[in-house]
Amino acid sequence: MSIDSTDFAPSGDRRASDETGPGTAVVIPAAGKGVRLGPGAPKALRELGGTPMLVHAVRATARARAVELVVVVAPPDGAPAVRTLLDEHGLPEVVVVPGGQTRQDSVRLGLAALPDTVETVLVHDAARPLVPDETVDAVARAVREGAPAVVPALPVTDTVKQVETRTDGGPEPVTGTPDRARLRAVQTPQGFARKVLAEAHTRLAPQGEGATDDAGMVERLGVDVVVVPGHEEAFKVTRPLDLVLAEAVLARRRAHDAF
Ligand SMILES: Nc1ccn([C@@H]2O[C@H](COP(=O)(O)OP(=O)(O)OP(=O)(O)O)[C@@H](O)[C@H]2O)c(=O)n1
Ligand SMILES: C[C@](O)(CO)[C@H](O)COP(=O)(O)O
Repeated sequence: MSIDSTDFAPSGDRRASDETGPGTAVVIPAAGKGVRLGPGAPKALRELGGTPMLVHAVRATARARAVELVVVVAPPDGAPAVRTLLDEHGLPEVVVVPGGQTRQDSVRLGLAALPDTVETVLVHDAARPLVPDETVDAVARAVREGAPAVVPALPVTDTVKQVETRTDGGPEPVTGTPDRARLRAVQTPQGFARKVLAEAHTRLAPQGEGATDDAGMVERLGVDVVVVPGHEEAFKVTRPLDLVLAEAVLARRRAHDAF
């Protein structure tokens, strides 16, 4: 299995790799079960427009100009099957490693597979298969321009209430209404200086398990995180209705490309 950076060979004005290896890599955690999507194969392997969601996510990130290497973190017992799947879809250059029981475990295992030359790491959910390459490049650019941690995000459109959670199913008392103008819904890819992300995953491994994103772990180190504009089509496929939306977005793209 090759991880030669020339596998994503420069074309046009795409940034060329230097001779020592890739400088920017994407880690794609794809080891989740997809419980909220309902029974079936692991979420990353479910089809969208006839192609596994993971293949869409790999293509979407590999297409970005900044990206020189893609590492996929497969379900713990599914790495050989994912390797075969990616080969069948013409993606033999992608590195595949087995994942862990939590998203943070999986990201950590993906990071461990990166060559030493990688300085910028993007972490992108396989469950966000339709992210535009402009979003990927904007995140990578912000890291290369000096931000240690960058997240794409969109303004929140609903009013959000803070509540006291209850486990008995009774009505939850509202404890506050945060100022919506200061809230952002966070997406992926999230981009990091590699050292910063690696330190977060090393130092915070036990406590980090509750973190729902990588930037949240980096914040706990006291490192500044900045937001760049996200994209509506970078939404996460989490519940069945998200899959309906994803199919519609993909169909619209394909119809557009046909003209
Ligand atoms: N042990 C895990 C859990 C999640 N992920 C990945 O993290 C991303 C975001 O997670 P989420 O959408 O929450 O996926 P699942 O954990 O699969 O969803 P669910 O909670 O519904 O089971 C997904 O690409 C998922 O494959 C992972 O690599 N390893
Ligand atoms: C990073 C993330 O996409 C933030 O939305 C994350 O994967 C979310 O996972 P969750 O299980 O939906 O909290």
